[in-house]
Formats: sequence, C-alpha cells, structure tokens
Amino acid sequence: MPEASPSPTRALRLGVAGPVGTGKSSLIGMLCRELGDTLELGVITNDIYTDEDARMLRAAGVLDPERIRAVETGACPHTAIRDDVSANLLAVEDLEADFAPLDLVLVESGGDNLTATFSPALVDAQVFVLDVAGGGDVVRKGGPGISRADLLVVNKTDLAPYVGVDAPLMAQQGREARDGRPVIALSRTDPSSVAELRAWVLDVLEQHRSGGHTPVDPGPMAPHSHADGPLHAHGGEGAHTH
Ligand SMILES: Nc1nc2c(ncn2[C@@H]2O[C@H](COP(=O)(O)OP(=O)(O)OP(=O)(O)O)[C@@H](O)[C@H]2O)c(=O)[nH]1
Repeated sequence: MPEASPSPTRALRLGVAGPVGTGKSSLIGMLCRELGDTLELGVITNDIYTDEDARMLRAAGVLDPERIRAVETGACPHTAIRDDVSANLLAVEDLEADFAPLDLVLVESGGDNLTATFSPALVDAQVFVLDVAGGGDVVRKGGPGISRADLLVVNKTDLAPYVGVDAPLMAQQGREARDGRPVIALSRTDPSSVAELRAWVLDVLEQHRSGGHTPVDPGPMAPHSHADGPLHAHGGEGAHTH
C-alpha cells in the first residue's frame, strides 16, 4: 500500500474515471502527447475482459508501448480501483520500478457507469470525465465523481452543436455541483482547453512534489449493476457486496 502522505519523490498517480466512451483513453493519449517530452510517464489501463484500451494507446504511438500496462479486472471493474486495488498497485509499482524515476502514472478505470471512483490508496488525485454526447443533464444527476473528483472534465465540446447541448451551461452546472472544485470544458480540437488540462496536471504534480497535495476520497460508489450482473454496492470501508 502507498504511504498515507505521498513521498514527493515517487510519481504522482492520477486516476481517470467516467462512463463508457466519454474519452478517458483519448484524454490519457492527449496528456502523453502534451507531457511526454518533459515528464517521465507511465499508463495503467483497466478493462473487464481485455487489454483493449492499452492496445489502443500503444497503437496511438503516444508513449513507449512498454510503459503502457493493462490490468484485466474481471466482472466488476470498480472493485479493482476501489475495494481491492492490489492488482493495480502492483502494476503501478512494477512500472515505477522498471522505468524509475517516473513523474506521472495515469490510471484509467474501466468505463461502466456514473458511480466509479478510485480509492485514495491507489491514486493521489482523480479526474472524472463526462461528455456532451451523454446529454446536458448528466452533470445534474450527480454522484461522487462528478461532485468531488479533483477535476471534472466535460469532454467533446466540439460535438455540442450536433447533440443540442449547451456546453458552457453544462460546465457551469458542474461548477455549481462541485463547490468551486475545478471543471474543464475540453475538446481535442480546442487547443486552449488542452492547454488548460495540461496546466492543471502540472499544477497538481507541483503540489504533489512539494508535499502540498492531499489525496481526497470522493466517497464510495452508489449501488449499481453491470450488463450481466445484479445490483450491488461497494462499501466505504473496503467492503464489496453483491
Ligand atoms: N468529437 C470528439 N470525439 C472525441 C473526443 N475525445 C474522444 N473522442 C472520441 O470518443 C470516442 C471514445 O473515446 P475513448 O477515448 O475510447 O473513450 P473511453 O472513455 O476511453 O472509452 P471506454 O474505455 O470504452 O470506456 C472515440 O471515438 C474518440 O475518438 C473529442 O474531444 N471530440
């Protein structure tokens, strides 16, 4: 398990969670392109049955393929980032040992629904990714990731006119739901939004290195179900019940 107060010498571990298809892998690829020249990076992906996201990122050529590793999570992808994070921690620690010293390890959750959050035992900070194509009302539905992740991203703003969503309003409602925690309206076609994301990550890294960053638990996941499984919940104290 990582130390309670992260050593400024180890890499910042940044989780990226959010519903299926909102652009988590793309955002990680974007950060690799933006930061790969100046920082030593590693990536861990979580998929239910495959290593699809890792293969997609390797194929994108954004990072040395050896620095992108996959964790196969089995039926419930949330367990692996929330209740029993051992497989992910081992993957992060192996990556850090193999490519020491790393500056930043990006950990992508398996996309599933609105409830996924990382345990602070696995990541130091977390980004929750929504997209405009999921509908403008998604922000108002709330959930621990939307309300309390270190950063909320409203992604694919370039698609907003085509799906009838007011992206600035969606971002504003995100800010209102988050008591001032940051929100970035992002599109890979909007360089200023990409620069804003880059700056946010560098700021958190700087705080991590100076000992000024405290990992915050957004809170446990709400009860949810998977395509082939019953409704279940993940307890806040490491319990996992089906
Ligand atoms: N128009 C547009 N499409 C985007 C943007 N970012 C990502 N996409 C597209 O959205 C789709 C899903 O992106 P992914 O990065 O695979 O999403 P994901 O959240 O990792 O998906 P899962 O791992 O399956 O949950 C892909 O077709 C991307 O090309 C964006 O800024 N604008």
